[in-house]
Amino acid sequence: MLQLMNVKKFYNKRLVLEISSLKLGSGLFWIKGANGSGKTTLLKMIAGLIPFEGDILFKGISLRNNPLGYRQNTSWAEAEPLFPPFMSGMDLISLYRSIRKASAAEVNMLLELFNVNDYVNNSIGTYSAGMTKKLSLILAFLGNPSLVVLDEPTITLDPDAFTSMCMFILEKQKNSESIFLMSSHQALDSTLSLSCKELTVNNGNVLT
Ligand SMILES: Nc1ncnc2c1ncn2[C@@H]1O[C@H](COP(=O)(O)OP(=O)(O)OP(=O)(O)O)[C@@H](O)[C@H]1O
Repeated sequence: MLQLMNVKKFYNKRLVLEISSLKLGSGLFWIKGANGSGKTTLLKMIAGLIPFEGDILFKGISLRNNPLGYRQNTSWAEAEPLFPPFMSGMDLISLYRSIRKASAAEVNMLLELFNVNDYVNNSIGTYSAGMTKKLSLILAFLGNPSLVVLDEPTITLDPDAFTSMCMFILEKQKNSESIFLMSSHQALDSTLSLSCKELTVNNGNVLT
């Protein structure tokens, strides 16, 4: 379970989010909301990337009291990912693989699934936006993290990559205790959207 308790987020003294209590069980969550409503801010707090008041717990582990333990379960993919252009995709995958203790078989499965074998050894500076996005999703999925936070995962993906992402998420979700949080302005694949619970960020709060 993911639990937000008395969470407040200010930017330069401006209160952007105030969530007194939110509890999410395992499953897929589709976060909606108008531009500027606070979706990215919410996801970055849950991913442990930005400071805030209050606390967030995942499987009982407090982000405030045990930030390392919390982040060991958590992965994050940026809406518009930026990686060092001089590294190759495989350099980053190898780095993440060693940190997350992922197997070679899992790496190969993800490379195949997202069809990146042709360019994964090239430097990231040569990648298109969609190629970079696919790399960011592979990195987010590597090592079976149980809290996966994806900001706008669908943008710049071609239809095949979009289907691969949906297949992966649906497969992982079966018999799993994991939580996938995704923000999107776009319609999701119908199978995926049927499996998603919708959350709306509005007026600084999250409506379930
Ligand atoms: N680093 C920052 N400094 C100051 N204000 C910020 C910062 N990041 C976001 N904001 C403000 O916080 C509010 C929420 O922004 P956020 O990016 O979370 O919205 P969003 O729902 O993800 O928007 P979009 O759909 O356009 O991506 C906006 O009013 C924005 O101007």
